[in-house]
Amino acid sequence: MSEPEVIRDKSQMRAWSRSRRCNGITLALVPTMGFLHEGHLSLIRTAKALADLTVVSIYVNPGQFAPSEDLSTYPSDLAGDLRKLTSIGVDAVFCPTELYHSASDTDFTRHRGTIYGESEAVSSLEDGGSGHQTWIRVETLEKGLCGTSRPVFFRGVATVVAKLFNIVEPDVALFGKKDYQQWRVICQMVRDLDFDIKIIGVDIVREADGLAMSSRNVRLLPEQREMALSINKSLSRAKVAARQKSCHELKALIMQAISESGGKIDYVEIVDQLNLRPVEEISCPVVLCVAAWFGNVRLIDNIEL
Ligand SMILES: Nc1ncnc2c1ncn2[C@@H]1O[C@H](COP(=O)(O)OP(=O)(O)OP(=O)(O)O)[C@@H](O)[C@H]1O
Ligand SMILES: CC(C)(CO)[C@@H](O)C(=O)[O-]
Ligand code: BAL
Repeated sequence: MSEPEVIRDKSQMRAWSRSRRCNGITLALVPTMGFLHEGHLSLIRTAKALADLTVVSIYVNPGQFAPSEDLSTYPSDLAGDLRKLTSIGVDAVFCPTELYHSASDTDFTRHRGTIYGESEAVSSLEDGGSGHQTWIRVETLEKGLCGTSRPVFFRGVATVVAKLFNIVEPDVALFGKKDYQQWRVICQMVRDLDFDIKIIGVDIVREADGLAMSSRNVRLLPEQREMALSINKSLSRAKVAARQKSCHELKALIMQAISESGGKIDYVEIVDQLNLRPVEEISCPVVLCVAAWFGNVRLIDNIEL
């Protein structure tokens, strides 16, 4: 396999894409934060079947992490990622060192109290005094589920994905359903802002024992990894029991299993697959969503019904 072109600069990335697209070549984009695993590779395989060329972006976006979150310990291994991307065969890897402008003419810290109020959540990007001011908010879908405990997360994701779309200008972009709410937020943003990009949601890839693959799994101690199996096991049991039990009982079953294993629940919800509103009874396609902590690692998972 030939090595992908490694591009670090925004204007080079845009020029690379435009020179191909003007010849009628179609592009797929797979946005990632690196430390690639089989979940990412599944997105890439799907991408390769949908477009002529595939671009993978690797960028750990400070705009989606609150200062209290794990930006500084997020795992990375660019050399390993490039080896994996070479063997699967992608055409370009966009790995910018920075995607945001710096605070040359805007003193964010000076305005912080007046724009957001001192107590309002800011991201690690703003905490570092960035000059970036423009945020995309998908106002309803960003609330609830992960949005409750990660109040700056979806505005950071929507904004950085919009930046990536403007830089790479893909025809199609792929997102994993492990991050279900993220996928729905991006679909809504693309619709609302008229991006001419097809969004594809790709099924969750799991380890042989059922744990959803995630870059953060590497930070689990062996005993925490064992405990974390309670997430998928209880989701699968709830799926089987869905016809016999109420939503309240299904959620209780999942919460009990995860708590008994030693996990700390962030949320367990049963929501409409499209609008992500919690349901009391299952009368439409729903998704059971979980977020739970094992030590200092927060994992998410879900199962569609
Ligand atoms: N197990 C998986 N199955 C399918 N898609 C996945 C899986 N894990 C990640 N993805 C998708 O890969 C893309 C990039 O995700 P990211 O780089 O944040 O990896 P991650 O494993 O989700 O990391 P994290 O540990 O932060 O959750 C996202 O669209 C995400 O939904
Ligand atoms: C979509 C994304 C690359 C935006 O930073 C990130 O949230 C992720 O990897 O899921
Ligand atoms: N895959 C989600 C990225 C994050 O948790 O920041």
